[in-house]
Amino acid sequence: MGDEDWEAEIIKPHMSSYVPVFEKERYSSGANGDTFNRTPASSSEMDDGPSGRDHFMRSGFASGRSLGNRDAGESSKRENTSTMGGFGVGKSFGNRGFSNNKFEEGDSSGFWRQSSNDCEDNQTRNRGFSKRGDSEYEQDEGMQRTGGLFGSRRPSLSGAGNGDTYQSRSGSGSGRGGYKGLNEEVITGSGKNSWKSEAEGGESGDTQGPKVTYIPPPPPEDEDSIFAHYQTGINFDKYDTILVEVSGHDAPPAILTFEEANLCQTLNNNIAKAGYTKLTPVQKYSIPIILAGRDLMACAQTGSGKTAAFLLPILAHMMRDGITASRFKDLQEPECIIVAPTRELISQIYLEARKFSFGTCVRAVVIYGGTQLGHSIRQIVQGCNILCATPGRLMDIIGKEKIGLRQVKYLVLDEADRMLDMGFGPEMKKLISCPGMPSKEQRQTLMFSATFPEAIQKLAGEFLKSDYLFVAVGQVGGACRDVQQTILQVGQYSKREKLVEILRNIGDERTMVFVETKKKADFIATFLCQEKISTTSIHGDREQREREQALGDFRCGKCPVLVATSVAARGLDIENVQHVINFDLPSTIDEYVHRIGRTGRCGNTGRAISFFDPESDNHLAQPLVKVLSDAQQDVPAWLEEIAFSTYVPAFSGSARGNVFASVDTRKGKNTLNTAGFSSSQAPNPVDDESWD
Ligand SMILES: Nc1ncnc2c1ncn2[C@@H]1O[C@H](COP(=O)(O)OP(=O)(O)OP(=O)(O)O)[C@@H](O)[C@H]1O
Repeated sequence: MGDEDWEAEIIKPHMSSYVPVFEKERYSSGANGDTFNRTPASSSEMDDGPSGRDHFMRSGFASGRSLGNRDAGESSKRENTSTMGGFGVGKSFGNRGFSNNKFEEGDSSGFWRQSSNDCEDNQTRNRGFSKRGDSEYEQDEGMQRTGGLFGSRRPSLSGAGNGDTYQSRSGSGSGRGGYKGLNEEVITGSGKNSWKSEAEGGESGDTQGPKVTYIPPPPPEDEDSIFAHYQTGINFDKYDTILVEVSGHDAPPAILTFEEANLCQTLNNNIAKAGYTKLTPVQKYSIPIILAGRDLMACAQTGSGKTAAFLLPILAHMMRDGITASRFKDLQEPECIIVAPTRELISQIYLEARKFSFGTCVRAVVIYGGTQLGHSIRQIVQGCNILCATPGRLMDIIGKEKIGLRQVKYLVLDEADRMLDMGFGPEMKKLISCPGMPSKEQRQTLMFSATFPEAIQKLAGEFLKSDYLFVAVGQVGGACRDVQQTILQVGQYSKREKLVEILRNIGDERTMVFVETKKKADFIATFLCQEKISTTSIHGDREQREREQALGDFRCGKCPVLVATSVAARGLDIENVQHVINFDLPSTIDEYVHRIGRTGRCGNTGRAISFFDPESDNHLAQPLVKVLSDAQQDVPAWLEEIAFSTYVPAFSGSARGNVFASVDTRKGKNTLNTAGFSSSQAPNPVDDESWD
């Protein structure tokens, strides 16, 4: 599509349904291109830092300049114009990048700042709240609710949209971005004592930023919704053939059936109602280990049932210990705390906890950022045995003395490698050193992920008893074999065209499109809507209500395409996601593995197509070749050539052929995981940050 087409499209009235909200006002003010230009004053729009591939935002959409039909990223290579383009309506629109003025101000200090691809996240973390220039936010947040996040897998129950195919404020608007905390809400304010600042800023409305008033809708209460599930796929039985290795001393034997777990009747009923008839490998090994009271680090492929692997034995213990219904109290003392890095993921875990604890006295509660703190507190004081939380909100609530840690017997870190990296690691350390938190000897600590870089495993030692067990199901960090992976060589200028071509062929099948930055997510979502492809987006600059709406619209099929940053890469379990497209490859192979794991879940098959741009992705060639070959996928000859030409000695020997790789670091081997990093090369976690 050429510039002219974009212009023609953008002035048509139907655009109003998918023009980002913040732009609507601009269009309606009827301007020439300059009217829509931004000025450097909109500090809340600051997004990406000045490095890496996100430069495209620096110079794009510069009104009066025609950069031709290029992808957003392209413009960065050309120039940094001093013109603040905005969505220059009188000029070209879609073929240019975004306004650049954000960058000039987008600096932020502290350790978040190092990434090349994560600038969006960095700055939200450093700032926590964006400053807003109007008051609409609170009305929106407080009054509009959706069923998105808790949308059942049944379309009828999920939060239908509000009629907008695509709307995003994305923080790139006129300062209306509202709450710009990350999904995880870890760092607000200065980044130090950040968990306090969220509480203060978010709740008391002091200098930190606007009040967060969004109250998520309660999840459906009827039994059918609680137990709604999708079918296991044709490859479910093939899980049995995956090699599993348990390392550590005195591991209890695996169980082969749910009956062998000897769970109580209520739990067994719930398992049956959830449609589980057979254990997955990670469940076969983890359940007896947790029942035996051992600490565990478990690594198993995406979509293979890790959530139930920890929830079921924890619930079984709670039932065995005769947990009584928790009562209304100002200070609650949960027996179990589960943390996960994103709001959507922790909500999903909560729904699983609620499902498996159905009909028991155990009460699960979920709290996460981007929602009203008072609401979180109200949920907690009604009783709380299992607390599912994102780290920032958890620390807030602890700081407010609504949660006491004395009774904690189980601490679960889902996506544990992410929870322990430089992004969340400090918060996690704070958590385990909070007053009252039982020492690692006194609690059971459980860590789960599909990827576990060696360096992170070493950090994990601080949290785990020295005799913890390590379960590796298949290739640690390996991709799910049920996902058919295709790597296409696509230069950045051709990506959009290719994307549209693929999506048109796909038709209505649910597809997640991953991009590297929040701005680009908006850009591509808007572009696809222009192309009449129903699309929504999820990223960390969208308000929580919008994120939930987007997920709801995607789940129910209203918008079969979801454009996402890596905020949606981990853990999300959405029925019928048949395709994942990496419009931009992530910066690390682990992130790739998680992203493509949104499809091909629970024995179902899926497809992942990735655009490999030799200009920017060569560093991934080697680990990609390994991941592809380990998952028995075709490896394109051109990719092998690039991998060969960018050969890194540390990677040799592991690039191919390992049927099984144990990477329990205690074994002392300096084996490589699929990420292709030796311990000395462990990924700098902030480099792969695009979570929010
Ligand atoms: N034993 C089982 N039988 C049938 N379905 C199952 C079983 N275990 C889990 N599932 C279902 O499989 C899906 C994937 O499970 P889950 O989300 O726990 O995967 P995961 O391993 O945590 O994935 P990820 O690494 O992406 O977080 C869920 O819908 C879950 O309900």
